[in-house]
Amino acid sequence: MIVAVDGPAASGKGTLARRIASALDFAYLDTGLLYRGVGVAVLDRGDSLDDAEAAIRAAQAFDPALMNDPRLRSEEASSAASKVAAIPGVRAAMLEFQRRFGHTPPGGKKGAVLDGRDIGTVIFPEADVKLFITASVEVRAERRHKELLGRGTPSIYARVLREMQERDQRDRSRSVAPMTIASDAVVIDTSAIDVEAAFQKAMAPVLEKISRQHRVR
Ligand SMILES: Nc1ncnc2c1ncn2[C@@H]1O[C@H](COP(=O)(O)OP(=O)(O)O)[C@@H](O)[C@H]1O
Ligand SMILES: Nc1ccn([C@@H]2O[C@H](COP(=O)(O)OP(=O)(O)O)[C@@H](O)[C@H]2O)c(=O)n1
Repeated sequence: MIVAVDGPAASGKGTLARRIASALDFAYLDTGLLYRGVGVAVLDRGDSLDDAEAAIRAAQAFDPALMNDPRLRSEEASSAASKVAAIPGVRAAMLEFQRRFGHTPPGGKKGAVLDGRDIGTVIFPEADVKLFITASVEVRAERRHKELLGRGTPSIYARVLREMQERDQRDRSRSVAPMTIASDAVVIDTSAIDVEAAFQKAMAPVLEKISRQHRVR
């Protein structure tokens, strides 16, 4: 079973995807880390983020061990990720890894939850359940700002808001795999609900799908 969780930055999709995976004992993949990893690798090599060939080379040489690097959580990595993520060759290089993860989840798990921007539209258009998590950009910027301060990283709300608006715009308008809501996705707006309420809303279609699959068998 594959659960696709998409949505913009700081909408809460990672928190929900992790909780759904843990509740069902499924494998979890944060696909943003793939693009963050490529962005950081390009910067580490001293290449320009506008150099498509350099980004594609970094994507083809991608080492999944890099996904544990704490530098991937920086705002510099967020912005670098959304630049390299617009390059078709970078996305093509990441496709197989994600599909393999979903079809044969590590640890022999019976299913996988993946979060990102194009999981329900491009990576797994046939996903069993598709969730699109959203929230107002002001709420999302506030969450990210608090997260940065909580980690001891200096942060200015107005700047986080501006960078998030720029990133949303880039992610929505790119020609390859833009962030869009799949026609069969369940949309959850977390602007005014807490994590627990969002989790209940997210689990409803998942549990319904599981019970329908059991009835068919
Ligand atoms: N429903 C919610 N209400 C309030 N805060 C939330 C909610 N969901 C997530 N958060 C918080 O917002 C921040 C971003 O959440 P995260 O799941 O990392 O978002 P994303 O994966 O979409 O970038 C985290 O600090 C998280 O604890
Ligand atoms: N499936 C995905 C996941 C992330 N991304 C890109 O990677 C960037 C970082 O994604 P992320 O999910 O780690 O970012 P946050 O939502 O956690 O801020 C996004 O802004 C997208 O440009 C993507 O294009 N496709």
